[in-house]
Amino acid sequence: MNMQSIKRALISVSDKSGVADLARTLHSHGVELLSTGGTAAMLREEGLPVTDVAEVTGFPEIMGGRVKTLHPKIHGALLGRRDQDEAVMAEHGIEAIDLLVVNLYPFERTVAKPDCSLEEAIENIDIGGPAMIRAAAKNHDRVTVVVNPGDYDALSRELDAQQGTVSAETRFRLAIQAYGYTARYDTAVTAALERFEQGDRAPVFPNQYAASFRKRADMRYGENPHQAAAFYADLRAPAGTITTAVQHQGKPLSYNNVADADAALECVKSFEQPACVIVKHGNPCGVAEGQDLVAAYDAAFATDSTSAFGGIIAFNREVDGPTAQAIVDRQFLEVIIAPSFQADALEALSGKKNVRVMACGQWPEAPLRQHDYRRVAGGLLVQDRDVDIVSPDQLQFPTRRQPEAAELEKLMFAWKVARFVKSNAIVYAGEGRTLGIGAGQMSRVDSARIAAIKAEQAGLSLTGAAMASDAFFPFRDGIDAAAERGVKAVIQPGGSRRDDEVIAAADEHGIAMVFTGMRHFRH
Ligand SMILES: NC(=O)c1ncn([C@@H]2O[C@H](COP(=O)(O)O)[C@@H](O)[C@H]2O)c1NC=O
Repeated sequence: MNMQSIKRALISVSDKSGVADLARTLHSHGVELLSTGGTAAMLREEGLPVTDVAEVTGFPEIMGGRVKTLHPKIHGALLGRRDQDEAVMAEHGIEAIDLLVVNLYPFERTVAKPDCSLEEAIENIDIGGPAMIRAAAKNHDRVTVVVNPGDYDALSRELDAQQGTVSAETRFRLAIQAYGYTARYDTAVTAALERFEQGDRAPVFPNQYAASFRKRADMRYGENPHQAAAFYADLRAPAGTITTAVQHQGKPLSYNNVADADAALECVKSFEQPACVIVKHGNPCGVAEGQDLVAAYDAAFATDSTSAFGGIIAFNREVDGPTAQAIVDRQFLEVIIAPSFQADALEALSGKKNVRVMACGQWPEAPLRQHDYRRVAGGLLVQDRDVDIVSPDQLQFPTRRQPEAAELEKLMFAWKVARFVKSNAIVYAGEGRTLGIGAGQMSRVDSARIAAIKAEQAGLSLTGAAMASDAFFPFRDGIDAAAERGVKAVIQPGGSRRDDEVIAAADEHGIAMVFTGMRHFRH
């Protein structure tokens, strides 16, 4: 194994956390420490002996830090091949640097400030840091490069265990990480500068789309066993998501578990009262609000108890013991996800040791505005997430009969659920609960028919129910069929060429119809 002894290290970091401990380890192995202005001052305060880079280069830091390390005495020291460049290094008084510890100006944090000017953004583009990182990573056969404070401990342990040397494997792994780091940095710079160029228009779709995600886990397989898969996290994944959720127990999450738990959790966030969403194959099969979570779960389960088998269950409140017990007593489930779990809930669930119990923490009130991606052969579709939901004052009431207050509540409930049902989506709802859900059919009438069959199978009456449709009714037949089933109120986007015909049908049946002006296709 090609071990590299560390004799001289250059440390230049903006995020100074943990670096003093690493420097102490290096010092204990007799490593000479070189450093730039602020980092050197901090290390001296920690009582460590440091040589200023300016002393090595014979050149002061100038232009307010724009030029500090950009010098052949530094870059030659990082790039020099010990076995073939020794003569030229000696000729120019270049002494090799074996370890580079750098992290860059906090560009992303700077541009995230709402009042950040272009000038401020530009001053925060690190030039010397990336140049050194790339040089050291290129020469990883001789040089170790560390860009992530999370790697300091492991490096210290390796130095301690191997008498101040670093293995070829570690150097190669760190070099790969280093190139990823500078690539992400430049991606962030590109995106921010494009934003300045385009003004405040959102969303921003850069000319070159280079997203960065960090691997959370390799998975046993993907959607099917013959597909390999891994789960990646946004670099700044927020709390209250499947990505940042902590697993209390159970088997590792599968690819389909993650997708379904995400659908269930994002749906349950739509509700203010205690609520439960049960998802199967990406679609809610039962959704309900209740006085408490047990009541919500009971009603959600009762919508379609057959489909709930092996389902993914999400709650919008801390899960208590009685709720967990009710689930355990009644059904087989794959995943349960909620902001948190009381101790007796965890106790109740521990009897089903394969069930994945995911605590996601509390989510922020504001919806998560991100890009959604979908691969197509040879390309990528990018769009805003569908997070907007119509507010009651944006509704239009085109029919003679207006919905009563209780009907309007049922309509809004059904509408919130329809946003998470694959198109064509039809949702029948009663008071704070689904009665039947029809998902993913190629024709809207078929979705309505399936939703009605589901309600019938569950013994739930549609008399007086509300119906939501994720997109407009192109013909009156959907309304006629709904009336036959006893539906009294309908919510849909409106906007069909035949809206007049559809409104006339609703009027004939005494149905109160509401237009949202907003569609929620989900494919
Ligand atoms: N200009 C240079 O030659 C240069 N060399 C290193 N830096 C950066 O300066 C920062 C550390 O500065 P200080 O040690 O003064 O706090 C690091 O983030 C490092 O990436 C530089 N700054 C920006 O380009």
